[in-house]
Amino acid sequence: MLAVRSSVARSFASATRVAGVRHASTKTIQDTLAEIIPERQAIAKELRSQHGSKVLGEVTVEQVFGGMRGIKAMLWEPSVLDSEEGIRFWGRTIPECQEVLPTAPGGKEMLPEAMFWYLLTGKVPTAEETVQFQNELVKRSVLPSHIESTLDALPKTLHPMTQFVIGVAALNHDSKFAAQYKAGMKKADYWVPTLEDSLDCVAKSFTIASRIYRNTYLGGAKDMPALQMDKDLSFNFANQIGFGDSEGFVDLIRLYNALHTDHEGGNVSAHTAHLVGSALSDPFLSYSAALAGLAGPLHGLANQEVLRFILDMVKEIGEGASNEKIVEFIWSTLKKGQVIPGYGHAVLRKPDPRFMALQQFGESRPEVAADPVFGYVNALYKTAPAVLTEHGKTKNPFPNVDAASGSLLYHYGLKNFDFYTVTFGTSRSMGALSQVVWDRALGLPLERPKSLSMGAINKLIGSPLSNV
Ligand SMILES: CC(=O)SCCNC(=O)CCNC(=O)[C@H](O)C(C)(C)COP(=O)(O)OP(=O)(O)OC[C@H]1O[C@@H](n2cnc3c(N)ncnc32)[C@H](O)[C@@H]1OP(=O)(O)O
Ligand SMILES: O=C([O-])CC(=O)C(=O)O
Repeated sequence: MLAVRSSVARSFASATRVAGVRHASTKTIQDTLAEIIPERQAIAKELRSQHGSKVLGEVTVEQVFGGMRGIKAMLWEPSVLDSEEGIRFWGRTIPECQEVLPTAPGGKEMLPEAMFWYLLTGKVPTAEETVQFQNELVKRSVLPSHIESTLDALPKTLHPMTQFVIGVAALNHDSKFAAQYKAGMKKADYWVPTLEDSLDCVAKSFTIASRIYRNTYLGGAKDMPALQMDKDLSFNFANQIGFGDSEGFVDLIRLYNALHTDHEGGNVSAHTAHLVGSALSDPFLSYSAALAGLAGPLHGLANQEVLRFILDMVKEIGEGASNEKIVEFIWSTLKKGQVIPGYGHAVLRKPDPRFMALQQFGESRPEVAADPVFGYVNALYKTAPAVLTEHGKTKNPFPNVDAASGSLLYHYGLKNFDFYTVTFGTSRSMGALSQVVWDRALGLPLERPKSLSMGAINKLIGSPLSNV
């Protein structure tokens, strides 16, 4: 299989070999993908040529008005979401991933770097591959000075997610994909610099996030600890924002980053990266656009909104209030016409298994389990589904991932909840960009679905309305 690799792939792979720590039995991510891609290209070719005209579903008028829920119209390799069971990454549930993916020395949680390798390849990395990949990513996480000065110049009052969008977009200055496209690269080679840019984008997202935190909340980045090249991305992020001594916080950041990576393709952030990437915008521009979508309160920003909701509840009914008082507070929010953040989902119809994994993390640590804010997360889980069911609007009254994540960050002392979605954003880069690599490897075209005016809909359904 290696024989079919392009010359561009070979040069990136050997550059990594010279620079990286390499053991006899390990493969680089570049070599691993170069082996797998032809196999999956052949599957794609067969599906299209032998089964291209088979029907996957139909589209109703309601779906056109209803945010395209349920329309099966996108290819997404790293994960598939089942409404009852939750997410599976290349066929594995979250507990199954926790079982097989390597952890950091001394850590209990799966490493995001191992999850990233797995999302890219569908193969569980060995411990050696994980260490090598981690070292490569940490090396790539060093920021060019123009990114540092761009971030340092932004007003501290600018929302951290807007700062993140700007920092990631500006990485496009050094895009290998953009440079090689300009130089006339062949379509068969697109995936190679897309992978290089994606690795850079994921790695540098972590250091952009730390710099935004220091600039926004700690008065600037001049005292930021240097990167520790033998440690993982999550440790370095935690250390650079001042939490490196907290074993619980570092392991939480690992779990948080591994869990939020991917949620199939239709969610706003992942879909945006795929859509923008389909115009052959490079991975930095594609992921910057995705972050702008993640910054919406119905999507990633909900995790900051959950904390705001819980703290408002503490202000109004005090700590450790009865379930009756909590139910009253939920009703008063609904009666104001507001949503209960962290509850409901566009696809899921059961409690989100990512919520369950974060709950388990909290429950397994007595100091977290005793925290009143975490206690309110549990109390809401016991009370909100019944209230939302009685309210009768939401199709899913159960918690999503955002219902628990902020309370854990808050427990460990990360109290600036405007920053929470940034930690979501470091994670989502790994899933969204894994698919962008596959988009280029499978030669997927520009995305351009058909839209319809109400007049055009009326015509298609036999013109039942006379006034459109
Ligand atoms: C990582 C993530 O992105 S997970 C999602 C994070 N977002 C949140 O937690 C915000 C709160 N939740 C919501 O707003 C929604 O449940 C969404 C955006 C996640 C899903 O939206 P939809 O697929 O449109 O949900 P659904 O079909 O159940 O909505 C039907 C109605 O129930 C309402 N509803 C849904 N969830 C809630 C909720 N948590 N609280 C109150 N009302 C809700 C909707 O606003 C909608 O009302 P409308 O008919 O007046 O417009
Ligand atoms: O799947 C969705 O629509 C939202 C979500 O939970 C995610 O993106 O993680």
